[in-house]
Amino acid sequence: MKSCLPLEDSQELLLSSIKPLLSETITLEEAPGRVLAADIFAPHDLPPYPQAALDGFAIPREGKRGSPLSVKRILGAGDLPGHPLGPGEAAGVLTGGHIPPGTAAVVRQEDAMVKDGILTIDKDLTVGENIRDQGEDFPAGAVIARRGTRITPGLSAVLAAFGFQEISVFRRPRVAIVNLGKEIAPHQATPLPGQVRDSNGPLLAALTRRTGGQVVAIHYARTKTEKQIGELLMEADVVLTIGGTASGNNDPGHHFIERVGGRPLFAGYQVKPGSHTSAGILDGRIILMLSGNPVPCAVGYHLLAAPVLRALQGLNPYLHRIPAVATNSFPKRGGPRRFLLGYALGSHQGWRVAVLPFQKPSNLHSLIDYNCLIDLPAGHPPLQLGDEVKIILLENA
Ligand SMILES: Nc1nc2c(c(=O)[nH]1)N[C@H]1C(S)=C(S)[C@@H](COP(=O)(O)OP(=O)(O)OC[C@H]3O[C@@H](n4cnc5c(N)ncnc54)[C@H](O)[C@@H]3O)O[C@H]1N2
Ligand code: MOO
Repeated sequence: MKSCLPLEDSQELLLSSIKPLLSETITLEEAPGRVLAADIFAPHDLPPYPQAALDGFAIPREGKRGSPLSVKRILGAGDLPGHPLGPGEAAGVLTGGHIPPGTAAVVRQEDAMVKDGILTIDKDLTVGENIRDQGEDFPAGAVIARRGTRITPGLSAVLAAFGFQEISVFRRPRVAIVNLGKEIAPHQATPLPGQVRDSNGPLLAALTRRTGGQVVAIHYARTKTEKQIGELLMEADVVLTIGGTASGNNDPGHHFIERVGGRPLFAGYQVKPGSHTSAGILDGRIILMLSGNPVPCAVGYHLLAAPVLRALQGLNPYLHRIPAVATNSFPKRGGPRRFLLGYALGSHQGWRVAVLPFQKPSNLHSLIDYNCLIDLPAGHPPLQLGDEVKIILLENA
């Protein structure tokens, strides 16, 4: 087993142990947030026929400024055009509606005058003006989206426009959360003396769902034996344990991976907070042992668990790491690579980031607003207002 790896090495070790989950078929309503398991191509042209881009009149090639045309029909919403435009004929058309065959352009109603069924145009038009071409949005056969694309609300609108009813997506990773601390009680319970309400369980559950995973259980070592927990883990693709990471042999978490029949992958990584975080594998399931303190628990989730959950869904495991200017300071210096919880805001001057106040591994406070991790290199000096730092923007933040 490897000990105290650099962050990237621990991430690569985890990712080298997994491949995307199998696919399943879901309805369009269930699709946003899921990840395509196959490329999707346009089954036909969109628009499927030439359309008017404006409310106005379809005019033939000979229609010119000042020359009168006879308006023989007005097409309403959903009306089919039927026969082509005859010589000297114009037809009333609506935005997005059919235009009759033989239409050279559409004149908008503000540029036209109709009196006693005779249209006079107030403007010169070029051929094709104000006509949406058939297939201009998507020609038949064009790529709509590739395998491994997260389905956005916008993509689901495109899929709806083509009438896709069933969509092949990667299965959502099933995540089990296991509290190893004997003092930890479910948050719904009134804690007895000595007990602590579980806040990391709900934190990890919410983060898991935001990354696209599903939470199959939150277990408590207080009420279950390791053997029972080991059996329950079989229903999960990923297991996140909480607590018992810090003091080696003395901690309940130290031998957890072996005791449930798993193989350790690494013990500790070169990241603060949460340098005691470790990982193992059990029949292809990743087990991540996160810190009991809330801030390193969250940081460990974003740096290790989220890339695993994204890779299991066929997504790029990593998020954008971008420069930002610090809007406040942080006094600590030195030590291993450090991640701080930050609040980042894009502005016309680029990204700016604030270190969230009350930031200490055991404090919950900075969890409220964070939307990024501030990545300070090993041995960094104290952070000063105006310093440029690298930040990792978190999903949907
Ligand atoms: N002798 C040493 N002690 C500690 C060290 C060390 O190196 N040597 N490291 C400290 C650092 S740094 C951290 S971070 C913590 C890591 O703690 P553990 O991961 O071992 O977690 P626990 O000791 O089980 O719990 C820590 C703290 O968090 C509370 N906790 C645990 N689970 C939950 C939960 N689900 N919801 C809310 N709070 C939870 C627990 O009650 C403790 O207060 O270790 C330091 N100690
Ligand atoms: O892991 Mo502890 O600070 O490193 O919170």
